[in-house]
Amino acid sequence: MVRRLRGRAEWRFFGVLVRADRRLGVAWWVLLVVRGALPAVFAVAMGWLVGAVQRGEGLGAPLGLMGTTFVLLQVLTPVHQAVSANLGSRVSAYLNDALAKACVGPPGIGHLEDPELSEDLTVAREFDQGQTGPPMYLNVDFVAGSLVELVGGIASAVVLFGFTWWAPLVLVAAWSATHWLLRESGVWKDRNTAEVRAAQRHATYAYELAVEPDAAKELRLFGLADWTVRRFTERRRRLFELQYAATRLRERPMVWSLLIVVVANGLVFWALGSAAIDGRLPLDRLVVFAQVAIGVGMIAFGGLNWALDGAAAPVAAVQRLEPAMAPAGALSTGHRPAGAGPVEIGLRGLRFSYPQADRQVFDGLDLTIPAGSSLAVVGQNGAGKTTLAKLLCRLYDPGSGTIRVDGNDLRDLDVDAWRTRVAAVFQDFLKLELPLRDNVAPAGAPEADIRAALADAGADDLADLDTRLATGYGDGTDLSGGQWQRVALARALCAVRQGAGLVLLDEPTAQLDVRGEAAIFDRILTATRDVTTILISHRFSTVRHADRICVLEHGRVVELGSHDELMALGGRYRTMFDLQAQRFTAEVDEEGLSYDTL
Ligand SMILES: Nc1ncnc2c1ncn2[C@@H]1O[C@H](COP(=O)(O)OP(=O)(O)OP(=O)(O)O)[C@@H](O)[C@H]1O
Repeated sequence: MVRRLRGRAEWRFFGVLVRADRRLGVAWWVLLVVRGALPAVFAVAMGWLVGAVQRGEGLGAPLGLMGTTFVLLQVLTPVHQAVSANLGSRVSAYLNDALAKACVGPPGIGHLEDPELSEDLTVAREFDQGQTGPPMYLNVDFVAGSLVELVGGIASAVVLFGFTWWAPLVLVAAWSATHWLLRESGVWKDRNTAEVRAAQRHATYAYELAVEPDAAKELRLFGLADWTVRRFTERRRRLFELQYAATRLRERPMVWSLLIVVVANGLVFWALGSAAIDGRLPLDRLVVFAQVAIGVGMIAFGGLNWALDGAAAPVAAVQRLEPAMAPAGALSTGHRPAGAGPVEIGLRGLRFSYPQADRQVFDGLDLTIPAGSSLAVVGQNGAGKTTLAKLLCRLYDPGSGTIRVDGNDLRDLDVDAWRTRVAAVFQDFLKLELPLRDNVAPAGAPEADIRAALADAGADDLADLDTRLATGYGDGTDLSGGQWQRVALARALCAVRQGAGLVLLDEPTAQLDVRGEAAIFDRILTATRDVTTILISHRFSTVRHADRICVLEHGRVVELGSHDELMALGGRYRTMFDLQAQRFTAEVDEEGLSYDTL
């Protein structure tokens, strides 16, 4: 029973309140209990005053108590609201910190792609954006307000015991039934079903398409403005329909609730009235009991369940994710040092499919990459080129087969140490809203290395090292796609200067102009001369410069050799090369200089 209670989302929510901020958490509870008790105290003070008037006693003490209670009732409400808002923000921060740690903690990335975790991940990421319910700072206030009412109702019931034992029981049962009936009707739950969440997500997505700058160009170009607005309003209408349907579920339980409440109150007030008429209940006590009998009604309806569900859902989601993400993103950890210098790579019988995917990306891949050499990997879209780079970074482990680096199984090496030996430029490289210096060397590097890496990437005149690469900061600036790519290249080249022995370049020049590409690629080759380089590219002008080229198809290497060897072979590489060659010829720029684009 206790275990079941502790497993409930509501219980977890209350546990997090004090953990998020002990002082605010304690203050929140104290204020809650005091505020809850005040209406009952006020009723007792009123009865005391009436009695004092009847008996001709001094009125100072009862009036003082009434005044104090009244003032406290007025003052404590805004104080409690302020405490709730602050505490709610701390709870948000606590959950955000926990989620951030759970996300970045595992050495792998499988936990971020696991479909079984995606629903919790969505709730945990979005709970404070106000799309699926009020943000946490408001929710904590709603919960506070509802709990104050609940405590107020219970305090009134306790006082009502002074009249007769059954009256508070009947009233508490009747008013509690309103919660039970409404909860059973599923109103709160039905407002938050997977279908409602999906409708919410679609509506939000369409809305973001309309208002975010990213999509602005193509929306206009393809004449999609009206389509987006229509889509948004349709999805939102569907969302409202679902929510309205959920609200209508309330109708019948509401009638039942009213019936129960009317009967229970009728009974208690009939008992109070007849006791007063019979002279068994003097006026001062009647005043108190009549007030508290009304006060018990504070238990009713309210938004407690709704507010609690909203506030507790992200807490429960984060607490489920914390233990689930670690194993989903886990990688067995080795303890061998990762060595130094250029890396030799040997792939033997490599098989790999993504978690929850049926398709094998690699199906017995064999490949050796000598230390200090450069290898270009080509193949059709989806052939597995980026996946190979991710496996070499050890973001996933192969299903079977081995990846050997310098003769050691990659799994036997210390993961963090290995990653310091790898530098990579991925297609979706990181753009940090930080100064250029931090974008090139996030973990820090001597200024001379940063400048040299920027020069190698053809980005030495982009901006001052301390210029923030983001707009909206006053001191910031944004870069073009190609300029950003140069920064990402500089980051990898800087890592080489810091000792990385393997460089993975996944379409590193895709966004560069032809002239820039030709010039930069020579410099990249020089800068990576002493390390092992794997270049993934569809641009054969770049690929041909590698020592060897491998063609990936159906999860295996189907051709391997130098540009000349593969051209002479007349196979896949030759076909792809010739196809591209038909579209490009040697370009001559305005200064008469010729650039070899193939
Ligand atoms: N995170 C993922 N989860 C499931 N499947 C994935 C994931 N990433 C890639 N895939 C699948 O794995 C296969 C190989 O993808 P990969 O990105 O390695 O191809 P690629 O050769 O780099 O393609 P491209 O030339 O388009 O960049 C594809 O079929 C892709 O759909």
